[in-house]
Amino acid sequence: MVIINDILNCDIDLKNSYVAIGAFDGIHRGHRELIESAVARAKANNGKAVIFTFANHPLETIDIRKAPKLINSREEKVHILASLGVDYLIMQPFTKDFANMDPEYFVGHVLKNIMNTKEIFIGFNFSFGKGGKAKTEELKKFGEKYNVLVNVIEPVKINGEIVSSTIIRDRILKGNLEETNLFLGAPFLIIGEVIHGKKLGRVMGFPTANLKILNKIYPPFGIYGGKVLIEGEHSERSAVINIGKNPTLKPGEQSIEVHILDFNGDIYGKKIYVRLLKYMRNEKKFNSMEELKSTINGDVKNWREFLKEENNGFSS
Ligand SMILES: Cc1cc2nc3c(=O)[nH]c(=O)nc-3n(C[C@H](O)[C@H](O)[C@H](O)COP(=O)(O)O)c2cc1C
Ligand SMILES: Nc1ncnc2c1ncn2[C@@H]1O[C@H](COP(=O)(O)OP(=O)(O)O)[C@@H](O)[C@H]1O
Repeated sequence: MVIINDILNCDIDLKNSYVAIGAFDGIHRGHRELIESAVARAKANNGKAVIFTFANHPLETIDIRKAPKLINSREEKVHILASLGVDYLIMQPFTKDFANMDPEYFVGHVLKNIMNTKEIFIGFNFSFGKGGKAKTEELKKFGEKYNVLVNVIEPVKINGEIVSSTIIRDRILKGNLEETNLFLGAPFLIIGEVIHGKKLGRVMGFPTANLKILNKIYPPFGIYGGKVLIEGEHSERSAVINIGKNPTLKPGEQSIEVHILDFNGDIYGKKIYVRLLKYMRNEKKFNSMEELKSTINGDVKNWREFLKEENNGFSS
């Protein structure tokens, strides 16, 4: 997948493009359907599957007070999109100029002239151009004029609710990891570089790869069961993860701590890709390192047990 950082200043010659357009924060089930449609049509027509998304959330430019904390960092977004079979990823900076672009210019110049777009794929509630006033109907009108087929993807519903980045943010903050992952269509992902901590984990017998907490949405503090891929490896390992304040050994410091099961190695500076699969318990303050140690031991046992049962088909 080739990343294009500004389509208005780019010398890559896009031909025969099938373009999925959206902010795509979280890359949920609705986004996936839209992107899969673009990828399938590109394949069927020997074209290129292109994603047109933004380097920053549009609301950061339009109305900063309404800008949400994001579900994905830029790196996470790129990583997920790369797994969906896309040829080109446009990460357009959503500037004031871009926000004020005339809708007809967007279709006629950006999509048609620059990108050679054959078809676009947008969500049912898509709006674009100056003031976000142009909706799907207007886009279709310009599409006809410039010979760009506009495919509007119907809302994806789960349990009667329309899947959206907004309801997923709500579920994440409420600590409902099950619905978060269901709506995302994939487990909640955290990518980060392993940094140095207080070196107490190894003393306790549970070394933890530490990640920085970034300015984005995380599930509430607590202990989670998950899987982790270490940069350079080809398969995931099981892991127990603490997102929190580490009140027992390092009060006041917030971090994500990943203890990788059946692993021993130096991975400082490496990237790890953590997928949260199950919420296990609250983070607690213990009276001693011994108490903390035996509780973590129990977490590891519980997580192994859960994965074993899942493999045997006893649990979904
Ligand atoms: C699965 C797991 C659960 C943990 N639970 C807690 C907890 O409930 N309370 C707490 O204070 N520390 C907890 N910790 C410990 C801290 O997250 C951290 O690992 C420890 O302070 C060592 O930090 P270091 O990596 O900087 O050496 C847990 C760690 C793991 C791996
Ligand atoms: N099973 C493991 N899980 C996580 N990290 C491990 C493991 N085994 C070895 N390590 C290494 O040890 C480091 C964590 O040890 P720890 O004593 O907790 O140090 P720190 O406080 O710097 O995180 C990790 O960053 C990694 O390089």
